[in-house]
Amino acid sequence: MRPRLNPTHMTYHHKILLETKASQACRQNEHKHLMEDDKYVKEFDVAVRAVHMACSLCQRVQVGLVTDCTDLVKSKDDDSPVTVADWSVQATISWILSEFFGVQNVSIVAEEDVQTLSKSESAGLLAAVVKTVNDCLAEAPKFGIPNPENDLGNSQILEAISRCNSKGGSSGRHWVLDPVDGTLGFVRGDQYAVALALIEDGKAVLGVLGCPNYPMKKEWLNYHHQCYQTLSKSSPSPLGIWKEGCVMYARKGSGKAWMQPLMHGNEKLEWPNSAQLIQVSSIDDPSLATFCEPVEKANTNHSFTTGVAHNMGLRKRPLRVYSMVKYAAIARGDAEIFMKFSTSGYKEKIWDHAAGVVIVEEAGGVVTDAGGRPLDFSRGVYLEGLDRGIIACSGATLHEKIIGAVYASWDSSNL
Ligand SMILES: Nc1ncnc2c1ncn2[C@@H]1O[C@H](COP(=O)(O)OS(=O)(=O)O)[C@@H](OP(=O)(O)O)[C@H]1O
Ligand SMILES: [Mg+2]
Ligand SMILES: [Mg+2]
Ligand SMILES: [Mg+2]
Repeated sequence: MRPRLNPTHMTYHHKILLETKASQACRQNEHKHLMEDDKYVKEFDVAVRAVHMACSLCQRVQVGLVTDCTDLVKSKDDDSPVTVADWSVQATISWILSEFFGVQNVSIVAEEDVQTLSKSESAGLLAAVVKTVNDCLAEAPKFGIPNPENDLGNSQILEAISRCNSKGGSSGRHWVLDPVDGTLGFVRGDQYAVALALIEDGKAVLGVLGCPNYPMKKEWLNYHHQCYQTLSKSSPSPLGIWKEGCVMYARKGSGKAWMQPLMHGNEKLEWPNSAQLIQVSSIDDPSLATFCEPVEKANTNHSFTTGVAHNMGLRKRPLRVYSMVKYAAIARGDAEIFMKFSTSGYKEKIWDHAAGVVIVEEAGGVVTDAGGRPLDFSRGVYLEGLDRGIIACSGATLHEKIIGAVYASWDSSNL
């Protein structure tokens, strides 16, 4: 029987659940990281569980998209795609955060809104979102999260999505959510991420990044791509094919970043037991370094970054990867540099960076704008004041060289 969830009972139930998990973690020396400082223990716990759930939701939807159902994808006004998974993850995480912390206490800054979904011609789309969210919540206990007594209805789900309309800012706590980052990669059966961060008084203090198609080990990527090709060419295939993804997370100031595998089949989430520490690469010789960047030329200036790469002595071909998996690659040492220079006029949004920045910095890396200044999460939805572009790097030596190369290349560029 599902646990009953009225507000009072649920808070108590959740508290017990979290405290039990927290005290288990406390007994385990290798996971002292959660208890070194009581701050954010509950937020961390809920955020990691919620992102695991969201990854599982996305995996199911992606298999469906790849094999069929292109009507689950819509185009936004800027021609970028949005899918059933984007809305469903936003609804699910919004619902979980509100249940745990109280609707009144939760401020969420997230990418999606309900405009398209609320139109009468979108009834089929909304029904798909409602089903996806309820299927996901029905599995919540596997992730250590109580599920609702009854399925959520249309209005509850629309309400959960639309409450994520906070503008953030420089005071108080704000969750920052990109339900599916790299939606283009997602619909193409490639890399994407679920990104959840917590901002307190304008600083990003927690980051959780779910990377459902990014295997725990870099070498497994080739295997994954072979599987994907088989999957996309043939008829329905087992969901387990995507099982090798991971979730990364870090708390600001802890000096540690962690990675754990996604769950498979009927496994229960053993968190934080299965986590391992991750660290940035120690390579500081540009000729040995790998740099990654967005896939789409609309999202960054490939010819400018080619010039920067040449100026600073990078020799390897760039690794073009969708989504915040680029931050994940830097954080665990699969690549050394991530550069993104959007066309002028495009303003970077905080949900595209906050979680990745915390994780890269705690794994030992450096993230700044092209002027060498930290990203400013305190000024609302956008990274206001960003100097030209974003540079995430495994260490200070490479970072200094890139900043120098950007200055050298800038005047001759058309940006
Ligand atoms: N014009 C333009 N310039 C720069 N950035 C833009 C632009 N348009 C969109 N976006 C944002 O980029 C996010 C995807 O970034 P990626 O690094 O994954 O790009 S790429 O898909 O690999 O090309 C993407 O995130 P998602 O919408 O969550 O996928 C957008 O927030
Ligand atoms: Mg995004
Ligand atoms: Mg997105
Ligand atoms: Mg988008």
